[in-house]
Amino acid sequence: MASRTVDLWAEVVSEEEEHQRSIEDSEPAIVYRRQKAHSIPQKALPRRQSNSSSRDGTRKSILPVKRVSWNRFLSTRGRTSIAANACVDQPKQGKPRRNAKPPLPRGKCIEPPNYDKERAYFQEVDDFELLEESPSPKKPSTWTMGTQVHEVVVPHLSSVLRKWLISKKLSRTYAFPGSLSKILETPVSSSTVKTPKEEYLGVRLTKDSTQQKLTSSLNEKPSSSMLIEETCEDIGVAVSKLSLTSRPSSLDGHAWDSFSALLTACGQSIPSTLTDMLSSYCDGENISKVGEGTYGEAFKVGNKVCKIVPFGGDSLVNDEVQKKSEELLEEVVLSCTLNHLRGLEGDVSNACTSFIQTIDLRVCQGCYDCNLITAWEDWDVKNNSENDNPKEFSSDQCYVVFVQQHGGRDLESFVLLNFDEARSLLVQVTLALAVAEAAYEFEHRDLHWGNVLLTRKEPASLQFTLEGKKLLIKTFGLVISIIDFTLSRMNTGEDILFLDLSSDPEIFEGPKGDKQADTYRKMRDVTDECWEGSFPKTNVLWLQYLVDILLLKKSFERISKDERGLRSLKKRLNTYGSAKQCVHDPFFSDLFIKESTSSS
Ligand SMILES: Nc1ncnc2c1ncn2[C@@H]1O[C@H](COP(=O)(O)OP(=O)(O)OP(=O)(O)O)[C@@H](O)[C@H]1O
Repeated sequence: MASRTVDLWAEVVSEEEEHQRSIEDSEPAIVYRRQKAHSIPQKALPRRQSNSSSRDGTRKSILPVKRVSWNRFLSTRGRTSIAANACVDQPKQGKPRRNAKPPLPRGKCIEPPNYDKERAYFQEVDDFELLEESPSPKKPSTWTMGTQVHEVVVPHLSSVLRKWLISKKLSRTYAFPGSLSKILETPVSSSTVKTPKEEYLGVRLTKDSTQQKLTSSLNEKPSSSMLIEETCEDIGVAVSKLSLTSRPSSLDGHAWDSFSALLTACGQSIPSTLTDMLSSYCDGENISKVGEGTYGEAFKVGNKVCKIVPFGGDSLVNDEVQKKSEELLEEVVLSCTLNHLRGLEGDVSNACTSFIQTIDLRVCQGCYDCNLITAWEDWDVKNNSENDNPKEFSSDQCYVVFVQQHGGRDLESFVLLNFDEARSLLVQVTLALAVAEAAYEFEHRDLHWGNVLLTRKEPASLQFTLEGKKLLIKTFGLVISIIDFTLSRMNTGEDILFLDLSSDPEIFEGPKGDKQADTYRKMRDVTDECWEGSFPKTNVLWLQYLVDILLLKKSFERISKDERGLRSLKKRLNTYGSAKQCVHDPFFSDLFIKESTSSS
């Protein structure tokens, strides 16, 4: 078998040499091509299925190709070595894994092969071809040239922070009530280490607490219109001066920088423990698990939801390579940016409350809190969790905790009562997407039924502001919240945040006929794999998916006329290019209570 491989390889090389000779005889053609991530063909299975290989011990290593946004694509390559360490031999006995979640571009399991020969060959080919190429990359993050192809490119922390600052600066609805540079320049001594209670009080009561600053930026109206004007260089200098007393041993170099920034972004000097964090929101008793995702565990804590995402460690969690701190930093920025749509400043052109509110953010470190473990195990008994029991986390494990508004139950498990509730859901999702499109060219790109939360609430009507126009809709007592912006695309005005799905084709290889898998493929057709581009049609595709889900997967009181209505809506959606256009569809017309021009 091995010698056959060698023979095949020799054939390929000799064919190429022959081809090369024929090229040399003719005029050399200039080749423009988009540089694709090097991917190794793999069986197309949803994440939970594909990972079953690790359960029987066959997994040897993982090449992570997950999450790239403003510079996520570049950072992908930088993670290979970390992941290779992280993923060696993790055989475990586990429960059957669910297939409900999308086959997201997570880590992959492969045998570690020896590609030296191939590498040398392609190096030669690349050297030749790249000499011929003279592309003008539209986005440096998705084009590579020359030797960069083989380089590990790690984004500098300052660029991450700069983007964050820019997004804050440009989004007038947000004013970070202080200077991030100042915060970064503040050296931290051991005397600043607080007890949990002190820290809690500090967060809530101390005027100049950085946590208070962030909390107020997340929660409340900004106190002033202080805009951040530090340059990228300032941030770099500030970060280099940063000294922290606690540093997880598993983090180094670039990861350490991002870790510092993440701490700073969360207004902390050192990580707190999960127990400390919980004490801010309840007495420790009032905790129950409400859901789980590939990365996060979601717990109801008091009247909030804490989504706890482990990061930065070497061990696999739920069969996945842990997220890196820079990824979490980015998620923090995305969540905060969407908070701006809540229109707390009053005079805004685009506003809605349909994106989940992020109330607080915390970096924590240590073993899982015992109340959380109890809640996790209770949920497991009832729901048969597909995740690993968090009691396995070690004492140096880090987490980011997203403290969010409780959005209710996801559409997958929510029982819709009637057609009015179904159309209330559709009009709210449509308007929310339209508002975010107008504000940020936002595309969710992953609006499956686990990412739409529903709750029954009093207000009979809800207001949306779309391009200055106030729109009031009937709720029929149902309120939705959109969560999980991992695949989302957003334009802050200067920066485009996006996930380059081309870096992992697996997401497009789900079963044919599966509405969710089909929607990823349709997105690929619409975007032509230019994921950084603005294609609001992707929002329409997810609206069509939701109509399908309502027709095919949800049962609620309805008559055939209602089903016809949904089917013709789905058909008409084909003709719209954005959620903004969908708003005017006749399906929604009798859901609007009134329309009045606004102050914009
Ligand atoms: N704010 C919230 N309120 C109520 N339930 C929530 C909230 N956030 C998350 N959940 C529950 O937890 C589940 C997982 O959350 P989420 O999708 O954010 O995690 P994730 O790890 O990003 O998931 P994915 O596997 O899609 O990446 C949701 O489907 C929902 O049931």
